Amino acid sequence: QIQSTRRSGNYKPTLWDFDRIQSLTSVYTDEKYATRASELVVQLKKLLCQESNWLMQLELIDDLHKLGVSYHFDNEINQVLNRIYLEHKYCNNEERDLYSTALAFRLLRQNGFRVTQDVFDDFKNDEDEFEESLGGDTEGVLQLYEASFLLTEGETSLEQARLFSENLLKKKLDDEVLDEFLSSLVRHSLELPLHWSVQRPNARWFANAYSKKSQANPILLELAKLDFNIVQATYQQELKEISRWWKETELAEKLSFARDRVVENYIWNVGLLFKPQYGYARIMTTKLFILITVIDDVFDVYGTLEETQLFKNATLRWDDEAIDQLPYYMKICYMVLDSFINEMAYHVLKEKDVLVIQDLRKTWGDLCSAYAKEAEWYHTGYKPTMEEYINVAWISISAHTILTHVFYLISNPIEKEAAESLRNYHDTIRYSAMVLRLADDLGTSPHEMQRGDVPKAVECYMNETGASREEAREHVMFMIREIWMKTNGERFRESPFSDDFIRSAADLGRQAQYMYQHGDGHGISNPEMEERILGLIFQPIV
Ligand SMILES: CC1(C)[C@@H]2CC[C@@]1(C)[C@@H](OP(=O)([O-])OP(=O)([O-])[O-])C2
Ligand SMILES: [Mg+2]
Ligand SMILES: [Mg+2]
Ligand SMILES: [Mg+2]
Ligand SMILES: [Mg+2]
Ligand SMILES: [Mg+2]
Repeated sequence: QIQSTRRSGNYKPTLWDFDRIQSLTSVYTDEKYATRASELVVQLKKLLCQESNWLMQLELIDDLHKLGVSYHFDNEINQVLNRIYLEHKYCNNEERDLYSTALAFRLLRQNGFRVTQDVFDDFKNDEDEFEESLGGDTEGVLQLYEASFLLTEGETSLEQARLFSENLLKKKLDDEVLDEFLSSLVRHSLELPLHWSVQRPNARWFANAYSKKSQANPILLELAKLDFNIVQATYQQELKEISRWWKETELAEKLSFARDRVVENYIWNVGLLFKPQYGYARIMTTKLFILITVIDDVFDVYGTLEETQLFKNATLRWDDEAIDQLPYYMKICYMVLDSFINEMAYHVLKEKDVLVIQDLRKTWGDLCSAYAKEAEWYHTGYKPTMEEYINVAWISISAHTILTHVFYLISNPIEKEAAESLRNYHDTIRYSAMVLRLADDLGTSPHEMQRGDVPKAVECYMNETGASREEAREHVMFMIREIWMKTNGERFRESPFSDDFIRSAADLGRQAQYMYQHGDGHGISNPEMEERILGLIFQPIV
């Protein structure tokens, strides 16, 4: 049936209004802070390279990652890990312990070194099960848990390690009194393991936790706080510019049914493009996220079936005649989108001498075609099978559109082979899209089903198998783990893409798992998300 009355997304107005964003200010733009930070970086580089104890080096590398400052030490970290890998210290020293073995395994694999899961065989009994006696070593079991998320397809020993360590850690939280720092780490990782966590948004949490650690390194703690606050000052300037652009479009007023989520859309890009030097890229990809959010609501909430087909056609043809047929509110969307695409294409042409306008239009045409398919299903009441749904929804989640913009903004030069792989929806894109889609469905589908939307992964699984909602959610989490196994395997295969792009693709999925950890953190604020945003953008670490 064709909807006669218009629906709205019933989304609340933004929590962060224009004036509040424009009033953001920080003392950390002062040069003296950057000077102090670079002094601390020099001191820590010396400490890292001159440390004779390889386990201490690994612990420092892990802390640098957790505190969001490892980007200052990329070369030194690679040198240290390379030496540890070549000298095989982590797997043939007599007093092998689980803690150092698991820590080394994770850090080496994360940096692309092939370490076999067999290093954990020494910790198993004759029945090939992990020794119960390991339960006494909480730190070691926690490291085993973290390491198990690096598994690739077929590595059953690591899957076994995940189950073994997860059960033990949960029991410890219930039965034992752990020291405050350790129990906070255990709780944090049981919610989201390190390998599935975006760096920068989690840095503040780790800085707070780390300050409770006995023998915390004071230089490291000072750098972590200082770097966080300096980068936060940069974020504030970027957000002000985006907020001014959003206000000038007047889309919040003209399309009041849609989500007005400037800050939340920016937070996605803090996770996706966390290096400070990617400022312009963050500004552009946030504008992109804002447009995707609005146009997604046009298709999911407000547009009639007929109108959604018109908008789809306009993004397939990009000619004036197609625009004329659009209703006013869609003309508005189309014109903002068209000028954004031109702004993007002009920047890439100016900076990198490549004309990408066709690529940008194509990915939007693909996205709106997927949107239109879902709208058709919704309006006609068709219930897709899980397979039919996934084939459309891994496109409609907009990962390819997002990563196309990331690619053209951070790649220099733009490699032809990589651009071709991107156009062909390379597996790196598909895996990122699948994690984003499945995490998004877990976080947003309860609200989407209330207002009316196409059945999502959870609902499709329930329709197809008769499973309960809880069983269906479990199955979707299983699907996310499966995708991560494939993503982890990609790390060891030849790739046409740069390390930074591969990382951004994985971080897009990680950011989704972060945004939806406590419900729909994007569309419907929750206390945890609100606190995270205050900590990331509005309040420096003291
Ligand atoms: C950034 C995004 C991932 C993209 C735009 C806002 C999102 C949070 C999501 O919004 P949602 O309505 O949940 O997407 P979908 O479920 O309609 O595909 C789609
Ligand atoms: Mg220790
Ligand atoms: Mg609104
Ligand atoms: Mg939607
Ligand atoms: Mg949608
Ligand atoms: Mg959704």
